[in-house]
Amino acid sequence: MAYETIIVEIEDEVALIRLNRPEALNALNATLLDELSAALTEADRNDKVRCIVLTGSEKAFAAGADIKEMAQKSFVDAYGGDLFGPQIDTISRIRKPIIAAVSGYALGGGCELAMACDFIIAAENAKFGQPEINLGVIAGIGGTQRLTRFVGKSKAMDMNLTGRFMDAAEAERSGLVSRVVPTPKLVSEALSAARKIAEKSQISVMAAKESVNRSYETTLREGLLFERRAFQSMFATEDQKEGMAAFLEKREAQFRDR
Ligand SMILES: CC(C)=CC(=O)SCCNC(=O)CCNC(=O)[C@H](O)C(C)(C)COP(=O)(O)OP(=O)(O)OC[C@H]1O[C@@H](n2cnc3c(N)ncnc32)[C@H](O)[C@@H]1OP(=O)(O)O
Repeated sequence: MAYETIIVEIEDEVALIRLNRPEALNALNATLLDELSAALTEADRNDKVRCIVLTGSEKAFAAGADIKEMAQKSFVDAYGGDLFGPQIDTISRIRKPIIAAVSGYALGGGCELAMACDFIIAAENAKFGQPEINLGVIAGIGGTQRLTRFVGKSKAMDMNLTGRFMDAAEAERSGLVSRVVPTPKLVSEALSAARKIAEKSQISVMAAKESVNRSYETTLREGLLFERRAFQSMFATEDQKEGMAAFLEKREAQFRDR
């Protein structure tokens, strides 16, 4: 499918989705968000895709929601039209793993989009921020909720109230990103992580993703029970037999997602 604001390439069972509005630092307008939701949904359904990498340009992962498009919206437009709601909900329902590969600015909706992915690999030049306060609004798609869970109340308050940016080193120290890599190697490192995930049993990958995500939604007791039941259910799969047999026979496992 041809898109106007994103580029999708599929290779070695990994879908690489690039945000592509360089003239606006990948600001998230309605077209881009609709196209991104459609591309992610398509990748989720495509049997040839086992992991997804979402990236931007070297200068910007995404500089936030498109301010030009938002500036004249009324309360009725925003609330009545559930501004950004359907697209961000679609992204958070994708079952295959999504790695955000962030270079340059990830601000406002850009930071929130990265946090809606499963984990973030950052380039050394990455800058994260929730500067919506400077525009007379607040974060609207995760900047007060997901960010607080990632970095804690103090830093989340600091970023949301002052609008200051966090560099890659601070983001790694704070638990916002899983690792920092040299800027020119960002996409190759993210693709290599994605290929590693693509080699695993897709059933256990999905169960692990669902189980980690459950930890954000429930109590520890309920989360531990969910994890234990999911773990126990893996014993109904051929991949569990194969994985454990391969270890004992000192060979590579050949998973068949069954
Ligand atoms: C999702 C929700 C709920 C809210 C939001 O996300 S609100 C948006 C939050 N983001 C921001 O406030 C960041 C806005 N951008 C900047 O502060 C700066 O552009 C920068 C610090 C990221 C980069 O500054 P730099 O001087 O290097 O580049 P610019 O000349 O400012 O930008 C180049 C080009 O891109 C346009 N641009 C940048 N960000 C946005 C945006 N969020 N929406 C629309 N357009 C954006 C910028 O206007 C300029 O275009 P022109 O050359 O046509 O002026």
